[in-house]
Amino acid sequence: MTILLSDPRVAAVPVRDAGEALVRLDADFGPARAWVRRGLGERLAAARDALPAGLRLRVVEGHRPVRQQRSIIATYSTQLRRLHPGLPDAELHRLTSRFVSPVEVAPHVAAAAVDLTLVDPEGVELDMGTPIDATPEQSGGACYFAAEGIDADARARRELLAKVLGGAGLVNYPTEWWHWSYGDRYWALMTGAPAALYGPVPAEPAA
Ligand SMILES: C[C@@H](N)C(=O)N[C@H](C)C(=O)O
Ligand SMILES: [Zn+2]
Repeated sequence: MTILLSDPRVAAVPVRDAGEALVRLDADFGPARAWVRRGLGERLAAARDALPAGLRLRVVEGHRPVRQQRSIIATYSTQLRRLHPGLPDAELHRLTSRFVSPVEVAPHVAAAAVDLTLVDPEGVELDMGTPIDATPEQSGGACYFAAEGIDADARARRELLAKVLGGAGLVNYPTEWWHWSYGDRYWALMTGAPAALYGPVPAEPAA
């Protein structure tokens, strides 16, 4: 069964943050030039090297400031509230975390997560079954990594992501095929690591 980021077991994971620096991804990962923890950057480079010739990773987001995390939560939970007016707050919190993490455990706020896809040699994004950031409602659940009914080519591309990113030590968030992390609390829970390596980034990196 899918463990969501709102699950109390995620927040219960201790964080032993050694203050590892943030690095900016090179332009080969795309124009966003996202900031991530050094250890995550090294693993993304290893995953890129493991791809078949001609394919590249396009990272559209890495570190995310707390205020932006809060803003995404507010927008999506408002959409859900409109769809389900009588929903208890705890259930709203749980459903919201299928698409966006609670701030306290947010992998992007720790610079420990990326949202990414695959691109061809011309830099054109490949079909992965849904766009990045399609919500469960918008995609009818096709945003889930293991969703059924995905086109065979898109399914094979998702499996390729799992092979190269999982092989490099990252973990996927099962409700979003595009979200992969390393060193955050969710990663620690999923891999059995005794603690997360990265907590929230205290100050925003310079542009
Ligand atoms: C909002 C979406 N792009 C995302 O990043 N979701 C994950 C679960 C997060 O908020 O960490
Ligand atoms: Zn993400």
